[in-house]
Amino acid sequence: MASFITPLILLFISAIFLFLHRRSRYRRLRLRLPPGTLGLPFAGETLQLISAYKTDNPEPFIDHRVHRYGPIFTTHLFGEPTVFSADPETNRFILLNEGKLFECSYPGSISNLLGKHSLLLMKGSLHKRMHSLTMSFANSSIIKDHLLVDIDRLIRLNLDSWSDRIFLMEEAKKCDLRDGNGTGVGDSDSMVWYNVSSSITFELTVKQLMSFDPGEWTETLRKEYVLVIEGFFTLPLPLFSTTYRRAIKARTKVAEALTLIVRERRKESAKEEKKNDMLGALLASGNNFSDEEIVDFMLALLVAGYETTSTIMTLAVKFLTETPLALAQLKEEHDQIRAKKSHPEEPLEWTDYKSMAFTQCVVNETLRVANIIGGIFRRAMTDINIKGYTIPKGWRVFASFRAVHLNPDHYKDARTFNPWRWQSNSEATSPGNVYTPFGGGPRLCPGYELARVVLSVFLHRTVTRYRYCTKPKTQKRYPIIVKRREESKPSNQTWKGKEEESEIEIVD
Ligand code: HEM
Repeated sequence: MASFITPLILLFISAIFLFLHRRSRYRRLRLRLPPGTLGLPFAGETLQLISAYKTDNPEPFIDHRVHRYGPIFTTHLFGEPTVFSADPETNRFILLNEGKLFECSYPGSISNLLGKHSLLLMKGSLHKRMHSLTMSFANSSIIKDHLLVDIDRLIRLNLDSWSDRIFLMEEAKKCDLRDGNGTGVGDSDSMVWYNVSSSITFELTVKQLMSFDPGEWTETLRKEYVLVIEGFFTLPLPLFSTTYRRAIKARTKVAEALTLIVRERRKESAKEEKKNDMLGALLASGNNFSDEEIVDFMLALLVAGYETTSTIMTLAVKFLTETPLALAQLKEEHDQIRAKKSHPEEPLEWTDYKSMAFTQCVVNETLRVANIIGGIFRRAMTDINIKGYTIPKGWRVFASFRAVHLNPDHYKDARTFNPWRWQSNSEATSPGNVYTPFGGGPRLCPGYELARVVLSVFLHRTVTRYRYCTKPKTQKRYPIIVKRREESKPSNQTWKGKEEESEIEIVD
């Protein structure tokens, strides 16, 4: 026991020492820090943030401080002093100065689980090259020419398996700032949910990366991924956190599975059997990447596209069910597209996607309100002066997209789901660069177009096949009934009467 406690005491004393040392440095240098408080030594304000994110509405943490200190304030999160920005101009400055004044900096648990060669942690010219390589696999012409067909096919395939009760998680993952306990991605309810929309996004990414069609292998891999992602928002201390330990084990299994694929491919490409996918491009890039580098890169790509897109699909269904007028208008748009087809299963084409004007408003609004990536962490590479304050060299910075997207100064009735605000004649949305669900600058999300297309096709296939209707919300669950629409039944009648009604529940 003593061997356990002594390091803890030492850790605590060093934290206090560090805290006092830092405070005196800022006084000595007379840096004008943004207003705010560093909270308790070591813990800072992390506990307040975590408990705010466990409630229905995490905004009090931000609202309270913005009201008290203004949109740029000092706090102390995850063991480090942090400047928090809820100011769109400052956020843009941070995004655009990536690699010059700021560099990406993720909490330890995330970096360890991603692996040091992942795009999210790469820096400098290698990052630039690999970012544009990733972009080239998910840009609109690739989606138009190849991916749309796969997206549509995989979504139909998955919807065909909707027969059981399905649980969708309420406010699924408020991603960046949550701890590991709040959302329970690994519990049985959410595993059922993951089988629906996650498998769509997962299978799609696996196909793009290494040309594998869905099967037992992808499903086993996906289950390990769920465990890896669970570990992201825990303390990276295997001794204290079972979730983190489990995540590390799962990561090892995923890495082993991917390594086998990479080795197999190396043999094939030596025999001139090249495949036109991301793995093929990595092997042919002339960079002589090691197995470990390729595995880290692919592992992180799957993480980045997986959870984000599936969460947004869930939340779009939730918001639409709560806004019947929007659902009706969306249905009308998609029924018109289907009416031009000779068969309910006829694939969607790029021109169909381009004609989904109201759907794009729904996609924009879902991304604004849901804010899956609440913001991004960076580290100041030098002392930076901005808006009359100094961000000291080495400090963490958090540019909060969520705080901007939900601010009534930028969006009228900012906390209401209103897709019509995105129509060109609307005055409910302020112009300018305040909307950044996919970040910006050199680290702009390479999957932004892909995510939008996946969500649009998912909405198309669900609203033309099913009717969503709500049931009264119980204390824990938020049920949505999905019933197969008569007119959408395929002529060969492959499914049985029992399967015609599915129930989706969103769990608080
Ligand atoms: C609704 C869905 C999505 C949202 C909201 C989203 C959001 C974001 C944001 C905000 C960033 C910037 C992170 C930063 O600046 O540090 C990012 C980066 C990234 N995203 Fe996405 N993303 C989504 C879907 C996808 C998909 C489908 C892919 C797969 C291709 C993907 C791959 C990536 C990668 C690899 C990065 C790292 C880029 C870099 O560091 O250079 N994302 N995403």
